[in-house]
Amino acid sequence: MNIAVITSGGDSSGMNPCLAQIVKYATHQGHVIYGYKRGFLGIRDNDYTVLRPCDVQDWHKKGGTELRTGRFPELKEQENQELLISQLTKNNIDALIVLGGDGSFKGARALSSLNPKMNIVGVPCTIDNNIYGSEYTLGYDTALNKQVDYLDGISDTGMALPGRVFFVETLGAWDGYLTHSSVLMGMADFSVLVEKPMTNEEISREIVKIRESGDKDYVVVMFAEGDSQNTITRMVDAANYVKNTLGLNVKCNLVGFQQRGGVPTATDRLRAAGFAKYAVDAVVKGIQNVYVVYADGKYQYMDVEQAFQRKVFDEFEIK
Ligand SMILES: Nc1ncnc2c1ncn2[C@@H]1O[C@H](COP(=O)(O)OP(=O)(O)O)[C@@H](O)[C@H]1O
Ligand SMILES: O=P(O)(O)OC[C@H]1O[C@](O)(COP(=O)(O)O)[C@@H](O)[C@@H]1O
Repeated sequence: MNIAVITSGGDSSGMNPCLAQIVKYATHQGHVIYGYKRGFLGIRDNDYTVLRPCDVQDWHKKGGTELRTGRFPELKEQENQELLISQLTKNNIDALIVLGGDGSFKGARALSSLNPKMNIVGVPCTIDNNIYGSEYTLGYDTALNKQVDYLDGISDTGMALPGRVFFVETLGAWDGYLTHSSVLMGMADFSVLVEKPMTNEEISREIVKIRESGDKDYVVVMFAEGDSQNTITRMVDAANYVKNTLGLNVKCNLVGFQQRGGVPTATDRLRAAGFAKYAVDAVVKGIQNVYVVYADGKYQYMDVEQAFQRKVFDEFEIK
């Protein structure tokens, strides 16, 4: 089989290890992997390279994506979908594996509904861990570990010079998985989430309660990014309120975009291998219109239509 692969939408650590495993696993079965660059844009421009195991031999330890990613909003138009199908057909591509988030899966669904013979399979890749039906998305653990390092540093200075309040905003868009994990792990006191908003007054009251409990010499409050166009402002607004009303020393911190890259952790590499195997197996066996999920300790297939539901957030048990 000729199998195309793309990385699309937001990049995440874990994409490269997954690409490497797809190439190795499929090539050893006699298939050929076409790596298209910059997501769907590379298919439009017929910009690809045939990937052999020797080309990907050190990709397991690389963040970002060697294929680059891309956004092509015009793929919503049928004319562009037809163009992509014709580009793939010209190269005798039998199947396409899409590494990305739910947006990329919408693109995959659009292409496979135009050409049902082209088997298209999704692999959930996003640091936000917010793909419906999957307890894990590639990149989440690497991003989480960056957050752990970041908060451990804050804890050191918090202990050394008591009395301060630290506000920390993470990536994660509208979903609280990254942000709230720090509370579950005991590294932060509470979080302000899109799923669980708090007024500035409520935030102040909570801080007073923690300080009066005597349990902590410093307070850490996590902020979910929310709408990435208006990031930071929510946290700074709350910080100004707390400073003005309580007279406390509040320090604002942004984990920022370094959280999205970096060397993939062991967990991301391990899951990448599982997702890769199941994605290749699906296209080889002709299992249509699915994405691979990790749930209840095993890899499974879900109908791609399911992917567009919102994953339910449970503040006590993140998975
Ligand atoms: N409704 C849609 N129809 C067709 N293609 C889509 C659709 N939504 C998203 N895409 C394609 O998927 C790409 C990536 O989507 P995006 O939401 O940016 O990232 P992610 O896959 O990380 O969620 C878009 O740039 C576009 O090419
Ligand atoms: O780089 P962009 O396009 O501004 O995207 C920012 C968003 O990407 C993410 O890092 C991951 O988003 P996706 O993987 O779902 O695309 C979010 O945490 C963040 O809000």
